[in-house]
Formats: sequence, structure tokens, C-alpha cells
Amino acid sequence: MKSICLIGFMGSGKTTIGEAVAKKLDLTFLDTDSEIEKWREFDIPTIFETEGEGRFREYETQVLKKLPFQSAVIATGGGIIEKEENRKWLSEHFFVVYLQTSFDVIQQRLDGDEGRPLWNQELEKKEKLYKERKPKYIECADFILNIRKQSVSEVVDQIVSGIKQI
Ligand SMILES: Nc1ncnc2c1ncn2[C@@H]1O[C@H](COP(=O)(O)OP(=O)(O)OP(=O)(O)O)[C@@H](O)[C@H]1O
Ligand SMILES: O=C(O)C1=C[C@@H](O)[C@@H](O)[C@H](O)C1
Repeated sequence: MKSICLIGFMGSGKTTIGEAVAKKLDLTFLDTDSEIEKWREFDIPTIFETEGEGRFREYETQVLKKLPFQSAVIATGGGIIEKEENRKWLSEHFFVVYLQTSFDVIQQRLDGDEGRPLWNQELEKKEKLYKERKPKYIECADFILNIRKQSVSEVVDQIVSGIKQI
């Protein structure tokens, strides 16, 4: 089967949900952020600080292009949809699931989190980023899951039944 790529804003649950879906379907789990960290041997905040966001985005595209097209569940970085090239690649090669979560829920989840460089900025900038990105996630999604109060296991079940219908 086609690999499943989870897309969505920071904190929408891509890593948490992706690991659980992979376990349930007995597929390999991959995370583009972790792949970049393994390859570059630095964590993401350090890459942003020392090399800048532009270089990070280049690494992200290179990692994206090496992901397996079959039999994996992949959590992507929140900004993977920023480049048109990446959106095209995602829609052409994967079953893309958008975890659509409200800004308020994300704020509650990431309150006090310092591991995400683009979350460590003024509220207005984060809200703007959230609004700007939404149509880009929608553009490349095969399946949109509107997450409100569902638990992790409920979201996992929704994805698994969505996949069985394709
Ligand atoms: N459905 C859910 N209900 C409650 N909490 C959740 C749910 N999904 C994820 N979380 C929690 O939200 C936080 C962020 O989740 P996670 O790190 O998986 O998001 P992410 O989309 O991978 O973020 P990023 O793109 O920034 O790496 C975690 O603390 C996780 O436990
Ligand atoms: O939303 C973003 O642009 C990012 C999200 C994280 O997953 C990381 O990929 C990085 O912190 C950038």
C-alpha cells in the first residue's frame, strides 16, 4: 500500500498519531524532523539558529524525496507544505492525511514548549502562519480529519477506517 503522510500545523499530533497508526497497521514509522536530526547530527532548534530556516527547508525537501512510497507511516514537519515542489511531491506519491486542529487547541498543547523555533514567536505571527498554511495543507490532502476533542486512539481509528475505504 501507498505510504501514509501526515501533515498539519505544529502540535496537531502528527508524531503521536503517526506512531500509533504505524503500530496498529504494522508499518514502518518515519518522522522527517527526526530524519533531518539524524542526518545533520544537530537538533532542529540548533539548525535554525546556526544555519537558518532556508537551509533547514532544503534539508527537509531532500529528506522528503528519499521517503519510501510504500508501506510506511510518515510524520512530516509542520512547514513541509511551504514549498510548492513539496506539495506536488506529497500529492503525487503518498496518501496524504491532514490533521486539521484549531489554533486554540494547538496553543493549549504547545503552551511552554520551547523545542519548536517557529512556535517561539509572538502570538500574532503564529496566528498568521496558521492562517497562511491552512490552504496549503488542504491543497495536497487526500483526507482531511477535523480534530476537536477526539483522543489519540479515536483519531487513529478514523485514519485506519479512512484507509480501508480507498
Ligand atoms: N488527539 C490528541 N488529543 C490530545 N493530545 C494530543 C492529541 N494528539 C497529540 N496530542 C498531544 O499534542 C502534543 C503535540 O503532539 P505531536 O508532537 O505529536 O505533534 P506534531 O504535529 O508532531 O508536532 P510538530 O510538527 O511540531 O513536531 C503532544 O503532547 C501530544 O501528546
Ligand atoms: O512548522 C514548522 O515550520 C516546523 C515544524 C516542526 O515540525 C519542525 O519541522 C520545525 O520546527 C519547523
